[in-house]
Amino acid sequence: MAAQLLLGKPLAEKIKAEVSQEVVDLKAKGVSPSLVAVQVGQNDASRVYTNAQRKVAEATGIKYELQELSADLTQDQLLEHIAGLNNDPNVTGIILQMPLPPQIDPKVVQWSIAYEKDVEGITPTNMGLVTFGKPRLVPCTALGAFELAKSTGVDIYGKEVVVVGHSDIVGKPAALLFLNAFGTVTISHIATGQRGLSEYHVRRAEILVVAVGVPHLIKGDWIKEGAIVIDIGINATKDGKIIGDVETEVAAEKAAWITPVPGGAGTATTAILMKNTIEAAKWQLEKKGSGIITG
Ligand SMILES: NC(=O)C1=CN([C@@H]2O[C@H](COP(=O)(O)OP(=O)(O)OC[C@H]3O[C@@H](n4cnc5c(N)ncnc54)[C@H](OP(=O)(O)O)[C@@H]3O)[C@@H](O)[C@H]2O)C=CC1
Ligand SMILES: Nc1nc(=O)c2c([nH]1)NC[C@@H]1CN(c3ccc(C(=O)N[C@@H](CCC(=O)O)C(=O)O)cc3)C=[N+]21
Repeated sequence: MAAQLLLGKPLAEKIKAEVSQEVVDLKAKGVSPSLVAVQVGQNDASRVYTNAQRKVAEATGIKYELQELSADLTQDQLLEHIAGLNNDPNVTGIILQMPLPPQIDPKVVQWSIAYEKDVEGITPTNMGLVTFGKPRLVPCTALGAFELAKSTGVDIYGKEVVVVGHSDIVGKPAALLFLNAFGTVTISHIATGQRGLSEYHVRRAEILVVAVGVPHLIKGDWIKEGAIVIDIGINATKDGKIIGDVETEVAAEKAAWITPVPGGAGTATTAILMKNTIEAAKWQLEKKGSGIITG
């Protein structure tokens, strides 16, 4: 295997050490950072994430609560629940776990989260700040992909960056982060795939980020020699393993750097969620003074 493995753990450990110190500093100012995860119904991938959240929150000193609500909850009931968390001064961070049951429109509820408690950066205010290059609370997985790429030491300026997948939570914000760093960004998505053009774009990528959720969608021999490959996909196989969206073993023969699944992007995501929980608590502290959005 020619590629070096781009592991999530070193980045996660560095972030966790910083977060632990920030928790101590905030507590000295009378602020106790706390994260509430809201889970509506059950979901396996979400459980993997909430288990990881509890572990990392406890390790860094952040207060953590998982609130499990019934799958037959109405949208109005969920909105009321979120409003209660928005108004609770003891809650400094809110994450609404996905997916939601079909009777609930995710955007309506996500956008009802107070932007200064929006630790996933999915409200229009926080996504707007990312768009305008003044990020404050940034979608965790997208930021993880960006930080992992940066951690290789490769300069993003002018590089051909291809993002496969355009979801609001991963693909779109990842593309914006690389654009803000002056990457030449192409976003490839379902329509690109339907025209059979995914391979064409992937072959040009010096930095490739894939967030689709289709096991081994990206063939190993499409990878450009020396590329950085960041595989976000989490796909469960029949025999209970987790695999990514990229044919990792074949891709590793050409890439310079490649994230493993598991052990890559997912590990970074949870640490960044805690970093955002600290950032949110700080923002609330600042807002007490001015009420102005500071990017
Ligand atoms: N490691 C981590 O921390 C995280 C991992 N994930 C994983 O990442 C994957 C993607 O998640 P997420 O972005 O939330 O998923 P979504 O399902 O929201 O988005 C997938 C995207 O891929 C696009 N797409 C579908 N098929 C193709 C194709 N053949 N070619 C190109 N694009 C295609 C979709 O387009 P369209 O919608 O228009 O059809 C959509 O934009 C999943 O496996 C998920 O489990 C997610 C979050 C965190
Ligand atoms: N609002 C919302 N935001 C999300 O970001 C979100 C969500 N809902 N629902 C579920 C999916 C899934 N997801 C994962 C995050 C981390 C790991 C993770 O830590 N994975 C480890 C493996 C952990 C293990 O194997 O136990 C790794 O890939 O190395 C996995 C999956 C975030 N998601």
